[in-house]
Amino acid sequence: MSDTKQLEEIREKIGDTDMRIIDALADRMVLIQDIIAYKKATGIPILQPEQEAKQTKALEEYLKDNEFEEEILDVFKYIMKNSRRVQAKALFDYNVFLIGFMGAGKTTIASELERKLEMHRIEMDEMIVKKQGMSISEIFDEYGEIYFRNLESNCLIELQKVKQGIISCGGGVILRADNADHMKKNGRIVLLTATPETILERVKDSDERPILNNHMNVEFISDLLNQRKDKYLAVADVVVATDGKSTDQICDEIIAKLIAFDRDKEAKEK
Ligand SMILES: Nc1ncnc2c1ncn2[C@@H]1O[C@H](COP(=O)(O)OP(=O)(O)OP(=O)(O)O)[C@@H](O)[C@H]1O
Ligand SMILES: O=C(O)C1=C[C@@H](O)[C@@H](O)[C@H](O)C1
Ligand SMILES: [Mg+2]
Repeated sequence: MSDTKQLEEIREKIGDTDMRIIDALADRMVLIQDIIAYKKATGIPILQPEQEAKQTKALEEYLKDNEFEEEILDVFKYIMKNSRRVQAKALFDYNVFLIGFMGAGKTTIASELERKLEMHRIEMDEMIVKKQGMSISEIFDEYGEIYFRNLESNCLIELQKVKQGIISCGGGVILRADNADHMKKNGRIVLLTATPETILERVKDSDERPILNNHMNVEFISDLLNQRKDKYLAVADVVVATDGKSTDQICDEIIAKLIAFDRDKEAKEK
């Protein structure tokens, strides 16, 4: 057999193996959909990190004498990562907008949800900073708050194009009623709350929040929170209190509450 013919044959076999891998992966994806449906119907938590750890252990055991153990386990990391993405796709066929007062934890929780759900994260404030080439404080100082609020509204209109994103909103997005309409078009709104004391504790060492600069005290935060409270609650689909909770607990609560919200919505629409 000529050298090129032999090479062609090996390549063909690799091609066949790839097809088998694709078939196996497609089967695996279908099973994951079955699991999601089962968990949704029974209310079992959708993401179970302990189950991923158990699976990895079983794989390590199975591969322990395989000379490609490390490489194969590496491939499985991507398989599991993509399983999480499939789960998120099946669960959240929309954008998740995190709203709440400064320091409520929107950025922190968006990052954690990004990791847990493999959805992509967008920071509204960052989007504005990048577009303007100026910090939020500089925009406020140079052009004033109304100008910033216009940028914020335009940003939300632009975000309607995004699919299945975790969007960490600016703390003041609820100040304009139109903004909620933009968010609700293809999204759910999750309100994160915290007491003024918790907020002060979380933001007191930062000077990146122009509205709080020179007002770092519970009274000011409490007053502003009271002025905004009803607006936050009016637009929220789901509310999660964050005081004394870990980011993990908060994310699990958000996921469970969104699923319950969607279930109720579906039942009402029937
Ligand atoms: N559940 C939590 N427990 C303890 N600390 C937290 C929690 N959530 C957030 N933090 C801390 O509080 C601070 C503010 O959080 P973060 O920046 O996420 O708030 P934010 O809502 O995005 O604020 P902003 O509206 O100003 O962007 C950070 O230092 C963060 O580490
Ligand atoms: O609550 C607010 O009004 C703000 C919150 C931040 O996220 C920034 O969007 C800006 O500092 C204004
Ligand atoms: Mg933030």
